[in-house]
Amino acid sequence: MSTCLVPRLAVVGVGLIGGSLALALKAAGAVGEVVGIGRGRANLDKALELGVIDRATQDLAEGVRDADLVFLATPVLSLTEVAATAAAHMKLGAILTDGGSVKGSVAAAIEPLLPVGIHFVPGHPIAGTEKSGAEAAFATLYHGRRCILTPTAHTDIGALDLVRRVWEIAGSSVVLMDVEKHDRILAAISHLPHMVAYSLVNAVGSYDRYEENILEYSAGGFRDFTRIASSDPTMWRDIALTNRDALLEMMERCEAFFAELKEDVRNGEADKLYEFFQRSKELRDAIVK
Ligand SMILES: NC(=O)c1ccc[n+]([C@@H]2O[C@H](COP(=O)([O-])OP(=O)(O)OC[C@H]3O[C@@H](n4cnc5c(N)ncnc54)[C@H](O)[C@@H]3O)[C@@H](O)[C@H]2O)c1
Ligand SMILES: O=C(O)C(=O)CC1(C(=O)O)C=CC(O)C=C1
Repeated sequence: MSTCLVPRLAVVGVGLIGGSLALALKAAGAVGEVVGIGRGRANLDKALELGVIDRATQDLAEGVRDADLVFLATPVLSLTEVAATAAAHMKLGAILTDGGSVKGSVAAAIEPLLPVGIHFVPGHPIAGTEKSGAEAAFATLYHGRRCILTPTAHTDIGALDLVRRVWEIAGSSVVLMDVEKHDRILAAISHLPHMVAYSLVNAVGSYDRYEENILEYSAGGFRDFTRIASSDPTMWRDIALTNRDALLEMMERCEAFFAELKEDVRNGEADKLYEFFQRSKELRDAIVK
């Protein structure tokens, strides 16, 4: 009999997030077998070849049947349907968790669908890159990062404890938070920056005064700032649709600051511009040392 924390892990969506958790748990010896479940055969074959998973199937029901822990790592809008099918075929006492970037809509939709005896722990690792698919996964993605778990009044304490230990073994520090706070904070520190980066690339990339592509001239400033605009469009479409209110609030806040900046540029307000840039530098320097 296996003594590892998770004898059988099923990962639904073997991409950056699901694949990296599998690799982290394998590296720590915390998992027995990892079953990868996905829609595309090519990505599953790549995951097998890279040792991210031990077994692959495109049949969700079959893949989750014997799992002790099922980790859902598909785009946010697919999570409810995937959770409903998975939960209907999981064994009694098994734990379902997810890594979706928006929590309010997910937890509210999934909890009522769960059969008795299946425990759900909503989660979100605050770590990632702009890359997707099994090839993008790596074992140290979660090292030194936070993972937010958003238990509800119905969350089983034992299941919460196991999912907490899973993320700690993967290298993260776990923070518990209510879903509303989670979605507002993420709208500010993650979803807004992606919207700004996507807008910036579109604004500059569609500038056609010259016949050549001016993006080719871009150096560190543009490229560092817009790395995240290379992220997966499906993932970000789903986030924008499911965290709409919190995201709109932050987009309006950003517009107000941009409007102030525009006025100060227009009016040649040297002192105000200096203060604006200085305040921003101090705020950022305090988190990135
Ligand atoms: N990328 C990040 O930086 C990041 C960080 C934290 C959380 N997340 C969240 O994690 C989840 C996965 O993101 P990712 O970056 O790993 O994406 P990814 O594209 O690398 O992997 C997702 C995988 O799920 C598969 N898939 C999509 N729909 C499916 C379905 N219905 N059934 C089975 N498989 C399906 C895709 O084919 C893909 O292989 C998303 O909910 C995302 O919001 C992403
Ligand atoms: O580093 C990146 O590329 C990311 O976009 C990761 C990032 C973010 O920091 O905004 C993106 C989405 C998440 O749900 C969590 C983390």
